[in-house]
Amino acid sequence: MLQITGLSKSFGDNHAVDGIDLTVRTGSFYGIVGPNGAGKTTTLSMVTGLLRPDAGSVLVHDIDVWAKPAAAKRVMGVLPDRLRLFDRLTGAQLLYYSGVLRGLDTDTVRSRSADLVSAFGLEEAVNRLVADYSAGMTKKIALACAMIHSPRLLVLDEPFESVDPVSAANLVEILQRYVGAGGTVVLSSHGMDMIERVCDSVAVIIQGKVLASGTLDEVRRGQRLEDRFVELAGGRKVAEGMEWLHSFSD
Ligand SMILES: Nc1ncnc2c1ncn2[C@@H]1O[C@H](COP(=O)(O)OP(=O)(O)OP(=O)(O)O)[C@@H](O)[C@H]1O
Repeated sequence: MLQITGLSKSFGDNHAVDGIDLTVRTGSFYGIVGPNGAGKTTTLSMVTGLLRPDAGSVLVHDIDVWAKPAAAKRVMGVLPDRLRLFDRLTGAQLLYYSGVLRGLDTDTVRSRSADLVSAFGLEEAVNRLVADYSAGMTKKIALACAMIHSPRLLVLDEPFESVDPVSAANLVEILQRYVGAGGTVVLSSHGMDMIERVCDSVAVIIQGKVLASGTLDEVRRGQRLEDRFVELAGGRKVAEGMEWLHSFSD
């Protein structure tokens, strides 16, 4: 479903993404993990046609994202990292806009919107302006917008961030049923337990490179994913020298 080859992006001297290769098969629930600044968002932005790569290629369902962006975007539903939504619309209007933009007819948009609003528990919020939503509610309406055109591939950058545990469990269930029906999910997250519970495959990206990828068992090698991640990331930093914080200087 997704084939990333030699993907690279630099910002000045910073090699944010440095020759990444990844293969995500159809029907996979694929997790991308990595420390802050590792290059996850930069990678996913290039995969989804939001950021032009310096080098490399991205094929989504055999369509080259950068040669045929419109065709490739039809196949994908995207939750970007920084949510730039038309937030002077209500949730209902934003869903309507997303559906119609994706070529759905009005009746289909209305019935899918109702399903999504109920699945994400947004009934109380749907007629209010998105600008007034909490962070978690904003994430949920953006997720609903990403799904409305029933794409083959969902690319979700930190979908669980700011989302409460009950809503996160709902989202996991929605995504698991989607994958069960043949959909493919690629998501980034810092929630190792969540990734370990729901993903069948995982890639660990550190300093713009894939240090490990494959099935969950291949990557964690008998350890907890979190321990393997810390090992790959070069261990934890011991917090030294912060004694001033305990001096309560008032
Ligand atoms: N538009 C930009 N201009 C300059 N540098 C950028 C830009 N976008 C990202 N970077 C840099 O690229 C590197 C990778 O950033 P990226 O956002 O991809 O990391 P990330 O793995 O998603 O991190 P996090 O887990 O904190 O979200 C960082 O060093 C970041 O400062």
